[in-house]
Amino acid sequence: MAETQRFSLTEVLDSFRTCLTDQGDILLEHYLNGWKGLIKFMNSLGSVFSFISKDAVGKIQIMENYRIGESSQQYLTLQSMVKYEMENKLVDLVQRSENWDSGCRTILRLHRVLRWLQLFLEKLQIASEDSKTSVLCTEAYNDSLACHHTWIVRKAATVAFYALPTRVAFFEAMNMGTTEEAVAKLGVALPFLSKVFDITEELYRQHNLLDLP
Ligand SMILES: CCCCCCCC/C=C\CCCCCCCC(=O)N[C@@H](COP(=O)(O)O)[C@H](O)/C=C/CCCCCCCCCCCCC
Repeated sequence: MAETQRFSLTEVLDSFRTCLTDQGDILLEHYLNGWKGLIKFMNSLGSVFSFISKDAVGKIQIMENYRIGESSQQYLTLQSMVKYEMENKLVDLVQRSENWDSGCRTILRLHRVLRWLQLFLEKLQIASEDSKTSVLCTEAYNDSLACHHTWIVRKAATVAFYALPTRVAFFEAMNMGTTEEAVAKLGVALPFLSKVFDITEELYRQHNLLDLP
């Protein structure tokens, strides 16, 4: 209980600011910390999100294993990871095979979710008091991630979204102060999320990695 009360999305969203270096590199440690915090927040919303959380935790674990593995130095930034995996042919480019769990592929799955998060937070920021978060979430999902998911995942995700609390309760769970304060903080955090998304998108586009199987 005390753990839940201390938890605030402010620090979580801040990870997406601190993961950016002045050179435009993305530090994987902070990037992954951001995801860990988001997963923790999602878990606090109820067990209906467990299947999403399980997939996300599995992907974070894949990345953490690289970060502590024998090539850990190559996994300091997103840029060094892409360079290393591409130069050493460690990415399955056409179909999933022995490199099915490459860092490039794993981050791509999270990167697509970041687009959903961007859209969802933008909607949450400008929505009226009585807006249904389930509707905002579903709209953001349909405009971003849905096209990358199988029919069954789409159905399960859409059903889970119905369990989301009202906008007011959602802001309370975020623990970012009053609704007005939370909206203001989202306004500060969103440009950093967008920058992380844009840098990743461009890096993946340059290497033709946006459709990894
Ligand atoms: C400040 C507001 C915060 C909002 C709350 C954010 C909550 C987000 C928290 C965690 C992120 C979830 C990450 C989910 C990773 C899903 C990656 C993925 O797309 N996986 C699919 C493809 O993987 P492969 O099979 O190719 O390896 C996989 O099929 C998916 C399975 C599970 C369903 C994924 C549904 C994703 C919905 C994302 C929206 C989360 C909604 C949470 C609502 C608060």
